[in-house]
Amino acid sequence: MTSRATPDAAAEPGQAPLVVRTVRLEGDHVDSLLGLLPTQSPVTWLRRGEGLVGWGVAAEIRTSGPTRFADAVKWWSETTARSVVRDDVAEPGTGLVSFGSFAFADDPGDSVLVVPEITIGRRGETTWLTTVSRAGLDLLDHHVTLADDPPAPVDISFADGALDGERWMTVVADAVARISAGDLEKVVLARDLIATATAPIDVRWPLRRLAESYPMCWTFHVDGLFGATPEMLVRRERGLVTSRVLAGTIRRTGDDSRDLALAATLARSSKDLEEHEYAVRSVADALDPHCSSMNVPEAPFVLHLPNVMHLATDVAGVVHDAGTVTSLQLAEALHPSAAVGGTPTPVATALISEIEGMDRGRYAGPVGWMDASGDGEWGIALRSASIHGDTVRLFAGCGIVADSDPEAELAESQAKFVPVRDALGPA
Ligand SMILES: C=C(O[C@H]1C=CC=C(C(=O)O)[C@@H]1O)C(=O)O
Repeated sequence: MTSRATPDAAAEPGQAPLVVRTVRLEGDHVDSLLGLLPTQSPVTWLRRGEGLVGWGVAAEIRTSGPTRFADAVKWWSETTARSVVRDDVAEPGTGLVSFGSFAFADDPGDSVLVVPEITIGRRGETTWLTTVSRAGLDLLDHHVTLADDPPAPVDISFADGALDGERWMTVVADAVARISAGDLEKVVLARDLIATATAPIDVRWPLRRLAESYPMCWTFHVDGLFGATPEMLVRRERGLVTSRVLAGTIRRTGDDSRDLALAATLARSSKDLEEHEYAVRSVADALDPHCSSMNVPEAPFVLHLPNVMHLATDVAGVVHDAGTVTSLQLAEALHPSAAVGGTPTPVATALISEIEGMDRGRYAGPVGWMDASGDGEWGIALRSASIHGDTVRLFAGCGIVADSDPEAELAESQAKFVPVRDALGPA
């Protein structure tokens, strides 16, 4: 296995430093951050209209292999140390900010951290603009204008990815047999679906639809990976760390009273509670060395999404090492949680690469942003897809435990494809 880091030339010694300027924007003419996004290398991290959008590439690093996180962290520390910043807003997410998307597995592990030329953020009543250029180049008089509306994808058709449904169910049955034999407690198995259009797809179309239909999720796009994830791997802000753990799922029926009854069943289901407990334990154990105190609720709540309901737990803690450990390092420590890997983690990840039959790429890896202080938000790239020209590869996975039923897991995976699938369709 190789580990490479290929920084852009501009981050190397001797190159001009990044010149960063954050100014407050009067928010009245900025209705929707997504409406500002042009086609040129767009990045997105939004929830309920707040968050960050950006475009253009001022600097980036591509990393791979088992050191993909460490190489990106080192580059970020060097890049921030060499930058010249004037920040009139001084909130988390202002000043120099990078967006990242990291591979699920070590091999090949292709990952990216990118600093946009323009970033626009919103938090509560505050809206800001950050410009990043090399010394000598001037973006500081950038004016915010509405972008053109993206076109809808043309003639989308869907096909099986690496495995068809029947074959995937045999893989699930194999995993259940291994769990019953005592090899492991839980493994998360994923599958993919390929969508093809007759013309290149503008990612801004599905982004708008996802943000509209899944406002309770984090709608993201970094370097071709997009989606709307309900799961926050780690958020760190001014010494406080939080993580939203999801595991245990039930599909919605569209009938509200029936869904309420199903939510009650989910909250009592021993299969789902057990699966959930594994995931919460893996997050709490990974955060523990970084926290001076932690709050781990005893029982989960039910998170209602338009397509599925999940058992959810919000873990919170006070970190004691914010000066030396960034949010991206916390994300590395938490990855892969039992919600996307399994328990025990090494056995589960080995089983995934043995039987899943595909490379997950950056699906189920950390995706998000980080500022110069190391504060940031890293979600798990679920309900996501990778886009290349006219082709989109959708991903969905399911936690498998001893009494999982392959047919029910297949149906659950189909429900998890729905957000991106619908977002590619007509308005
Ligand atoms: C792996 C996925 O979901 C995880 C997150 C929440 C609930 C899950 C479950 O109940 O199986 C999965 O562990 C996915 O959506 O691709």
